[in-house]
Amino acid sequence: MSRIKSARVIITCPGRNFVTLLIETSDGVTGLGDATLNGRELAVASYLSEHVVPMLIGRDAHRIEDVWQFLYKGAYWRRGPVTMAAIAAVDMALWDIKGKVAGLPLYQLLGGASREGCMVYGHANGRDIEETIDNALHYKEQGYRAIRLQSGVPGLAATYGVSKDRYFYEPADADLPTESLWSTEKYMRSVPPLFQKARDALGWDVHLLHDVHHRCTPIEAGRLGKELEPFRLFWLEDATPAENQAAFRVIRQHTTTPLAVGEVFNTIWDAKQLIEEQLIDYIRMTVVHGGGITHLRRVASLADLYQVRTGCHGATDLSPVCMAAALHFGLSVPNFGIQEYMRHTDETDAVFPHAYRLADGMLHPGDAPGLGVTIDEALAARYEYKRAYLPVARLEDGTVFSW
Ligand SMILES: O=C(O)C(=O)C[C@H](O)[C@H](O)CO
Ligand SMILES: [Mg+2]
Repeated sequence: MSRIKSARVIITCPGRNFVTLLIETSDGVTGLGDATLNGRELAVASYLSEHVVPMLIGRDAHRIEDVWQFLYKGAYWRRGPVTMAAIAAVDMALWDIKGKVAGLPLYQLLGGASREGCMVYGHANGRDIEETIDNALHYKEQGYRAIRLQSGVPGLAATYGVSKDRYFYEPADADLPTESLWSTEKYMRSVPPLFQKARDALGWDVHLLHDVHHRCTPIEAGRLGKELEPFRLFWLEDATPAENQAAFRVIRQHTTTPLAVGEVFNTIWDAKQLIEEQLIDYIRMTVVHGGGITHLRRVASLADLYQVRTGCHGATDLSPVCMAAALHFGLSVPNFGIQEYMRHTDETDAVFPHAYRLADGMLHPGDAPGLGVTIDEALAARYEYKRAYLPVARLEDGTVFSW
């Protein structure tokens, strides 16, 4: 029997923090799991090191479901981003090990490939509409079939989701949270012109997406979705905060623009009503924050019953380990929709060499056994943890607001 001999947490910061769990079995097989939770990394690292790792030692490494149930139900305190990111990391590492022992890429263990590759969307952004569209044209020239557009809002000094860099975007920007002002009115005036000009410049053979980052009320989101209908968006993301899943009924009553939500969800319960009432079209949960491969498969299976497709989160604060796991999952799952792909920096890719490759607007996980990703521990050790927080939004009158 292949028992868990050791498990350790590796924290590295090649430009941004990543938390990785490395499990080794009695047969010397290792597996990796991403445990990164942007802005709360040490909470997950501690949850793993202090509370989970001691329980793993000696367990059968192949009993993935049993370990998952033990960690979820055995904790008593269920759900939440810290708990589920820790469980996800264990789950990813055990699936990685199982693939390596079988000599198969993970997607083969999940039922094999259901498609040739995973269509991705890139992030085009800019300080104004012209710069954003110029960036989008660049992505189209590179063969991207789908592009997310985020543009600065006239009258606002900074807009979350709009990078200062053409390619790379790092939302955690300071040792203590920066505060940025928000105006929904100014924002809503700026979005329809962005997509009008985008369609004029990019045409109709590329999918366009947009992320609201929870900054509209349901009725505002309904109006925005309706105003964007002529531009046929692939999706409007995080239109309103989703703790109240029923709020999406209001949006649905007013618009046919497809809706995506879920990157901040961590269990199926966060999405159950949204899926069962078909209040959304895409579920954004991904492997690291959604409880691992084992749990995300359950979410995808429920979603499939209601014609809801996957659209896994794939920002740069999810490590290449999570990206690899999401691609194995996405290649196999029947109701795949799209995979977000914010390219990691060369620094990060050097710490996490991986098999996944981009071609023709699609990512493929590759055919290396397991996840097909490794960690260069010596290089990782050279990048010390550096505390960094996501910003906090306030309205112009000072009220703390959603984002
Ligand atoms: O990638 C997206 O859609 C995002 O919304 C990025 C998130 O804000 C980011 O991952 C938070 O850490
Ligand atoms: Mg988002």
